[in-house]
Amino acid sequence: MNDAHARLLALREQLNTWNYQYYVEDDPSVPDAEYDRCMRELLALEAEHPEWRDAGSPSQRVGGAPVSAFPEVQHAMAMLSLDNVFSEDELAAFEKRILDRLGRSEPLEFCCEPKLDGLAVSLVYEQGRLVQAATRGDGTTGEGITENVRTIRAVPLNLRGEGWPERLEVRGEVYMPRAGFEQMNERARLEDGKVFANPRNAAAGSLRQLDSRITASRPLAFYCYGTGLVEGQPLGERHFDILQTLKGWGFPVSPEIKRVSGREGCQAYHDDILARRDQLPYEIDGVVYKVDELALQAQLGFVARAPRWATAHKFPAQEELTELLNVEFQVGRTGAITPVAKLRPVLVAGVTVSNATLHNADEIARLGVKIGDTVIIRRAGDVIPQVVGVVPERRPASAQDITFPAQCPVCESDIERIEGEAVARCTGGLFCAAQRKEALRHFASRKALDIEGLGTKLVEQLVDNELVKTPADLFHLEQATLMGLERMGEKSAVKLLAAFDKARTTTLPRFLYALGIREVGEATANNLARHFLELEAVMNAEVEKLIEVPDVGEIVAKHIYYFFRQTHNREVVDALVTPKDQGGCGLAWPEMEAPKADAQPLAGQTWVLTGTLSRMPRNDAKAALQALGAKVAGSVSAKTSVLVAGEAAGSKLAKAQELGITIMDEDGLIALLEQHKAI
Ligand SMILES: NC(=O)c1ccc[n+]([C@@H]2O[C@H](COP(=O)([O-])OP(=O)(O)OC[C@H]3O[C@@H](n4cnc5c(N)ncnc54)[C@H](O)[C@@H]3O)[C@@H](O)[C@H]2O)c1
Ligand SMILES: [Zn+2]
Repeated sequence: MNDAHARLLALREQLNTWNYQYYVEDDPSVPDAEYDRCMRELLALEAEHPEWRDAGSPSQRVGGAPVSAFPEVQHAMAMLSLDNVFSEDELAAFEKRILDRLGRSEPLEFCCEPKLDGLAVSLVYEQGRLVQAATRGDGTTGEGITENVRTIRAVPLNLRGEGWPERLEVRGEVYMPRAGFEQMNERARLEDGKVFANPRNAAAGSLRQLDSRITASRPLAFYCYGTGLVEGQPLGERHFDILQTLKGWGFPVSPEIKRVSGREGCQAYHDDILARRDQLPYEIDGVVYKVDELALQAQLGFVARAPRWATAHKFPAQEELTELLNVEFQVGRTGAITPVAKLRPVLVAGVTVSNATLHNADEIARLGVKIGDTVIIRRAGDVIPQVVGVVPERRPASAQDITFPAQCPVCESDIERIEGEAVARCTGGLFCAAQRKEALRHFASRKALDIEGLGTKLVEQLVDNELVKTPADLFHLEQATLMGLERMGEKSAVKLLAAFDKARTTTLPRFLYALGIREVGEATANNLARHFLELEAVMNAEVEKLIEVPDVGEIVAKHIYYFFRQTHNREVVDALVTPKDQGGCGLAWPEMEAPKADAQPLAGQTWVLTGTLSRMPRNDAKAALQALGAKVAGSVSAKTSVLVAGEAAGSKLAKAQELGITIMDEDGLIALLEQHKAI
């Protein structure tokens, strides 16, 4: 045995393993491009050494063995695969082979079709009713998946019109449109469900479910592209015309199909579809050319695994393999930290990719990826390239874990990751250079400090020219500096300075809102101000104290707490409120008045509302209780003061009874609110 033979055997074994993962488990471990490279290498070796050919070689076989969980279906006519061409030259060779075989010289007509990336199915209709659906399987024997296919709305259960044969077999592709695929994965990520690498795996995995209710819940679609065994008269003489007939009977046929002449027509079709690839609502991995005349198809016949009269012209692969060199952490304009994979540059769908997103820490854990790994990169449509998989067999001994930083790589503030939230964030909102523009824009916005004339464009200029780093710098800008900016005359500079001056007098709620603390909107800022009365008190409050504020839950409390624990943020706040004569910005507001004691009769109490209230909306009841100083919580605990139980109150009522907590009905609540004039 020489090297070439050993290589041939290794390739066959490798391809068999990949076939099993792809066709049986719907879970490939390498991208198609890698599979195709190995297949081409095997084909080349087999062409060079006819003595090593073997009917059992993966180069001679279709698909994978059917899974026994489904009933076996014998195909009346084999379901074959397609040969491939990857270039204009190979397309020319394909045309020449056909013309030579037919002994012709003038160009032939071809039906051109998009090659949808899904799963081939055979649909059998008797008397116009769908009676059987099957996968391709190994080409001869497929899996009976009738119940699952019935759940796909695009597949007609009963044919329309008339003239269909007694028994008709139609073939086509079940696929998952891009949008449905993205949504399904997004949900799966949130709910810890199965995340699919690409729409083809998602379609295959969804169709080959033992429980057809699962299939029904998946966004599958179908396009028909041909027929299998047809009883009686042929449906037509030309493939394109037959597809039109099928369309008339209710089968969805791609609107992109086209009849063209010769390889030039094919190439033009290829170029047009490739240019529009990203705009199509589904994924395609190429186009298919089929000799249009059935009589010629019959003359050409088949080879082992594919017809001679058709070929697929493959597009550049959307998934490729490369090495993960490092991971960097980028800070977005709102502080979100995104791990970015630094890759050994690789060509994906025609573009060199050297960065790809890893989304977040959960995704890194889900992929189980390490630095040094061979990873699968996917670049499809307008979506930024992403790492969708790892090839575990190719992990080097030197592979290193990815560690999520605890400090922001831009400003070194703490990174906050709240339990239950996928995204980690930098807490240095007022100081972090990555968040600067967003922070300033928010600071100046109408509901914040309302600085007239300080719009997005001006913020960009001020930041890009490094004139302003934090909101405090705004109040030290000078007229001469402003006048040096684009489109800024003396008049507008003077006006802007006046606007800064005006903004110096504000209110505590506006000021708190302007700081841009995550999830602290206007209403929360208002509640914070009314509760704590002074800025200093908000800044120093512990999480437990913050939770006492109406509408502040644990997550928001933590956002506020972490924000004020960042030295840099505090420095900016100090600079803003330090009087002008002491070198500060001089922001100030009228003192907040403490609510009169009797206006807050429920201060310090925690109330819980449960069941249905029939006389007032629950939100109104909540607001009225808060106005009286109560905190309204969502769950009953030992700290609960009173539980208001409406109709059909359930577990919360039971728990309150168990804990011996005061229980009040709706009438009692309304009497109380009326007594305090809260409604
Ligand atoms: N990543 C892996 O591990 C792995 C393993 C096995 C196969 N694969 C991929 O699958 C390919 C081989 O699979 P295949 O045998 O299904 O061949 P194929 O996907 O290249 O072509 C045949 C299939 O194309 C589909 N098709 C879509 N539109 C069509 C149209 N208009 N007319 C006719 N057919 C149409 C049908 O499902 C048909 O069965 C490989 O080239 C490789 O890319 C990948
Ligand atoms: Zn930062």
